[in-house]
Amino acid sequence: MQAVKVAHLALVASRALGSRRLCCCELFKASAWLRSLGQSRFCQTGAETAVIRVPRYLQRRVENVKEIRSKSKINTIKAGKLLIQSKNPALNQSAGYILGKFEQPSLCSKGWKHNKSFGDYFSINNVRAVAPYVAENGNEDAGQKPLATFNNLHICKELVETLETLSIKHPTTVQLQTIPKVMRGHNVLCAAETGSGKTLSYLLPVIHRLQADRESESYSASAHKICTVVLVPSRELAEQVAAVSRTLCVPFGFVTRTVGGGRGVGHIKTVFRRDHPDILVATPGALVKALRRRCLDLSELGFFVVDEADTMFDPSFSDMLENILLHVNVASDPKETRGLGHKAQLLVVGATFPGGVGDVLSKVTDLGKIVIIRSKMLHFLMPHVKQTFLKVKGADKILELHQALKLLQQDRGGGAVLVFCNKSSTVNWVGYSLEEMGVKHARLQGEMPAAVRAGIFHSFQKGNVDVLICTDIASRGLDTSRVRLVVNYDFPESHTDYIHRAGRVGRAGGVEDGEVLSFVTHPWDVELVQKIETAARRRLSLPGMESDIHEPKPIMLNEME
Ligand SMILES: Nc1ncnc2c1ncn2[C@@H]1O[C@H](COP(=O)(O)OP(=O)(O)OP(=O)(O)O)[C@@H](O)[C@H]1O
Repeated sequence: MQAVKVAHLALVASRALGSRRLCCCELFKASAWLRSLGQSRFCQTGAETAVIRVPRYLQRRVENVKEIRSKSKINTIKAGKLLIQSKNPALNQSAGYILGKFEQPSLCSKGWKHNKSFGDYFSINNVRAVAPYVAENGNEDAGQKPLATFNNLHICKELVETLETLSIKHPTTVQLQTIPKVMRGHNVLCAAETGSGKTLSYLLPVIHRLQADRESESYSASAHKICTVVLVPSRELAEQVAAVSRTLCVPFGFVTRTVGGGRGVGHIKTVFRRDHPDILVATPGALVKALRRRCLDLSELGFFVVDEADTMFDPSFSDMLENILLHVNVASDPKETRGLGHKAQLLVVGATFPGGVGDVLSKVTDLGKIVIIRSKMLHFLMPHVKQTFLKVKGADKILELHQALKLLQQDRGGGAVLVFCNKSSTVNWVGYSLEEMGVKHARLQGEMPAAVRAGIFHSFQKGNVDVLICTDIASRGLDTSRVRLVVNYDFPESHTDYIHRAGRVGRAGGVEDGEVLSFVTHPWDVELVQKIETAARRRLSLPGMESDIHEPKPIMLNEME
């Protein structure tokens, strides 16, 4: 085709030159033809040349699209609620706007590595009023099928009554999915978002089974053995899970005890000197010590639960976990969990899953037979919690924090606040600064003795103090239903930490208008923020976490719809 164009041009030129009369007429013809080159398409059929003209209006449209794309000026704002609200309104994105697969989002945080960006901010607004794990149950008022109740899950009536006294009437989606599977004797790996009620997902079927076994012969056969071990990463979490378990066990008289680090071997021996508890909530270090001293026998266990899987399978804990698992006869099939000589059911729960889970589990059970329950919103940003990011100089963070606390008090009627720092020394420094500003608070960090820590968190949960400055030690599993604001004073070092910290608000049965405020200071913070903003704009899960659960790949028997 190009050859035809060149030939035609050459003909016009040679005609003009051949006649040696370079008249205006010929030149005009040639230049007009050249102009028309951009507007026409040529086809050669046989000896003739067919010219297909592109209509002007189409050309204009193509040029407009090219211009808009080159300037990245995609109009992401539609009528209705905003998903992304920025200091620069041109970068806002409506909740109703869906980015095309090949559209590059214009990020508010794009220039945040530059010093000029200090003072810039954007928010990822809450686009849902309630958490997905609650709303998916259905809505009676809207004429949908009635909400499921705990009676539908066939757990014993004493448990349902206890839950009712706690105002817990309808199971969350993770409870709806997990409880029946556990009751059928499966090994279960449950991955669901923070605050979705995973503790009850395993405690309810465990206690139901203890009660059922008591009525049968199998209970008397193993009356002096521990029936269930729940393994958690910290002593605070052990106390929290044990408190829930004790409440649920009241009607049955089952005994729950904790054994945690920081109290020495003497304490461990005392825990097991009397009758063994029915449910033991333990930290890995303490349990390893107890096993070494032969204080307990896990060979006839009914359930072995690993809570906060991402921490427990972390290299810092996984050796201890493997060691403990070697003392447990883990079932590979539901049939092995019943009758005399039964084996233990394995339940692994968490809000994020690291690689390597399968490596450890494959040593003790048949991975292919583990039921995986994975919530649809796993590793997504919570759609019911507003999350604000503020680019701020390190030196100004303390003033911004003070301002945020003041605003919460004045504009939103107050509430509990968690302030996360990356180091124990920062926790102390922020504490001293807030003290000078007259803000009452408590501090929680890993360098404190475990017993002191447990007391501080308990007092925060009870409402004795409203501001808790802490490290990530408070980000895993702790139930903070009264928290209204999470402040990332230091930006978390990974997406996993961000998910767990932000997950301290917006919890089932907790305060509904929880918010997260993150201070962004360093260039490495900006990289994480850009990934979070991109995930929010594209409505995707946070990057780098998608495949964690599949290594090595067990058969997916069940997936939450
Ligand atoms: N069905 C329910 N209805 C209302 N509230 C519930 C329900 N189930 C659990 N809760 C409450 O939700 C809160 C969070 O539960 P839980 O601590 O078990 O969450 P989680 O999924 O383990 O969170 P995390 O991943 O942070 O450990 C608790 O206060 C609990 O009492």
